[in-house]
Amino acid sequence: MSGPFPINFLQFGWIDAADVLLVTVLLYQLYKLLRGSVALNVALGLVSFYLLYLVVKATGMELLTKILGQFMSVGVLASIILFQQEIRRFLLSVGKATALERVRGWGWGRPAEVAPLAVGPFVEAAKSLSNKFTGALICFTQASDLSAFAESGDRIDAEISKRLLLSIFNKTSPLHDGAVIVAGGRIKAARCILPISENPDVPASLGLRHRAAIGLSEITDAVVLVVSEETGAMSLVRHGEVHRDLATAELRTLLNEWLLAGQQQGRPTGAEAAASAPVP
Ligand SMILES: Nc1ncnc2c1ncn2[C@@H]1O[C@H](COP(=O)(O)OP(=O)(O)OP(=O)(O)O)[C@@H](O)[C@H]1O
Repeated sequence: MSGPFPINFLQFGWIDAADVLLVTVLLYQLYKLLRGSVALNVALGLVSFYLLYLVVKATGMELLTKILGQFMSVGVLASIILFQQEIRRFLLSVGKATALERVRGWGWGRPAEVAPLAVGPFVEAAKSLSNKFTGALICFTQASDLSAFAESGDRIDAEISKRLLLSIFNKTSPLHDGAVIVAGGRIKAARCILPISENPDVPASLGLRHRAAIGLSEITDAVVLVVSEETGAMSLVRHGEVHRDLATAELRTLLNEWLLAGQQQGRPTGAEAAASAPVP
């Protein structure tokens, strides 16, 4: 049953089939990770070099083989340096997909006794900040664990309130720079540093605040609320996509919808789901 089966002259076993399948999945995941970033072009350049190296080696061009061979021998090290951001993201996404992370994520992000997450204070605070052209960046934890990003800022672990959000993002507040992270129905941290997106397709009109929101949403399933300091526009970011210039009602609806969708995907159990369901 599990023995090799011949394809013309090749012996192709189940292990080979699994091998090819795993490599395909791995390459596809890598492509998804690099898609839309400049790293994809660098990766294609490196692959082209490798193919050229194989060709010149096969044809016996000694000098060129030697030169390209030198290049290839440092290629692995150079790739690790060049792609350190992408490798980190890849490992993060692998970790994110494991059951262990889900358990860990729930432990940090969704404690059993969590108060209902009301989107009202966030929407009201965003509206108020928008009217005053005060920038804001708020990340909502879903299944992905954001504790590593929370650790880059100042721990708060406070009850959610519109007043607290307004105080944090007030331009004179020492906490206003960076992002607020929300998890388990609480404001966990402020002044957090998020990864900046390298996607060249991000419109030039969007500043660093939006790029940071996009960056986080590319590598986690977090939903990020952004208020632009320049235009006062309110936006929501998820899966690397920005929904710009939202009206207050749209913001409330979309935020409720996305947070609920995230919870259903995370499949929290009965009481936990009821306890953490978003409410207006
Ligand atoms: N990596 C980051 N992580 C978290 N916050 C960031 C990051 N980079 C920038 N910010 C936030 O964005 C603010 C500055 O961004 P920038 O000046 O580009 O915003 P802006 O011009 O108001 O644009 P936007 O319209 O996106 O708000 C910083 O003061 C900081 O609060």
